[in-house]
This record gives sequence, structure tokens and C-alpha cells, in this order.
Amino acid sequence: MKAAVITFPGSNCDRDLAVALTQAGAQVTRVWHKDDALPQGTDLVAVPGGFSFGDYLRCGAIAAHSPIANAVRAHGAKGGYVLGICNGFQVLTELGLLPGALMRNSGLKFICREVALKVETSASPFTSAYQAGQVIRVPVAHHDGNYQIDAEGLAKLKDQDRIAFSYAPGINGSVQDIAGVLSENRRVLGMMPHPERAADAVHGGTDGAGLFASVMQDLVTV
Ligand SMILES: NC(=O)CC[C@H](N)C(=O)O
Repeated sequence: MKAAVITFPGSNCDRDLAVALTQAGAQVTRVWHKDDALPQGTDLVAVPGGFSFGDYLRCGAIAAHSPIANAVRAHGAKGGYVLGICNGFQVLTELGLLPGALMRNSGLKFICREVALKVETSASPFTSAYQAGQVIRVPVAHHDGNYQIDAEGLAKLKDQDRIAFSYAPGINGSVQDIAGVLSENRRVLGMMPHPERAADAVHGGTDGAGLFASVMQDLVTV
């Protein structure tokens, strides 16, 4: 599995994401946002957390207009794997690869702590190592994690089993406590919690490691 981890000015989880992917067995290349093409043979594009461009104008909005943005959008559009974590999830909604938007947390506070997450589906390349209904513990660190989508979009997510994770219980006002969603072809995942911060015993928990193990496994069987 060849993975490309994108870095924007203000990204702060790019190294951790690269380490988690490497430990899971991926061959990782770091890509600067000013590049306009992905490395040859990229299977997975990973968009990390952080504060790209200082979270002006909306979180992820400026990053979605970076030189690399069109290549990321094209990779997702042609069926490639794309993973967006936290600010990366915000970027993927701004790119139009995932529906909905991330608004300011309902409590108007930055939330930085470990949370309980329910795995809503194991039928995806990113969640196959988990059981549907399983509750895992993963850290969050965000001020704009309040996922919102219109009623029609929500019905579609539910009908197509595209809610990957939900908070159990809710923490930030997200509709249906949604913490992560999948694209229609299930190859694009955006999630606010940080599995790369719970992927090694030294992190104090390894519940996030299953996500990286899942996508490695998926590629082998494709
Ligand atoms: N950890 C992150 O990626 C934070 C995302 C974004 N800057 C927010 O606070 O909502």
C-alpha cells in the first residue's frame, strides 16, 4: 500500500499519521500542499489534522484550494482511497468528496479528550477490523466538529449505511452524534476523532490501530 500524507501550513498531525500508516505496513510519502500531483502509484491519500491556514476562512476552506487539491479530488473521484482525519475531514467536505459540513461545537469550546466512539458499520475498507456496534476509545481535539447535513443527505447516509462512527454519547452537537462518514463508494472516510493518536501502546490505547489495519487488508483483497 502506497500512502501519501499531505501537509498544509498549520497541519500538526501529519507526522503522527505517517507513523501510524508506516507501522500498519504502508509505504508513506509526505506531500507538500504546493505540489500539484500525487506520487506515482498512490493508493491512499491521507489528509491529516491540524489548523491548516490558521483555520481561516472556515476550517479546511483554504486548504481545499491548494495546488494539491485537484489531485486529491481526482484520486477520490476515480475510486482511490482517501482518509481525512479532523482538519482532514473538514478539508474533504470542502473538496466535495464528502457531504455535509463541520460547524462550531455546540458548546463553543475546543474539546480535547478521549471519547467513546461507536463503530456504526464494519462494511467499509476502513472499519472492517471492528465489529458493528463495538465501542472504541479514541481522542478528539477540535472546535469545529459539529457535523451537520440536511434531512435528505442524512436519510441517504443512513439508507446507504455510510455513517462510520458516532459519539457515544454525543459531545459536540453533531446531528445523530455522527463522528465519521463514508463516501458512496465507501473508499473515502472523514472522521473528527484521531485514530493515529490511539495506534500504539505508548499512546495509552490502541483502539485506533484497527482502522489502519483495515485499509491495509482491503488493498490486499482488491
Ligand atoms: N485537530 C484538528 O485537526 C483540529 C481541526 C480544526 N482545526 C478544529 O479545531 O476544528
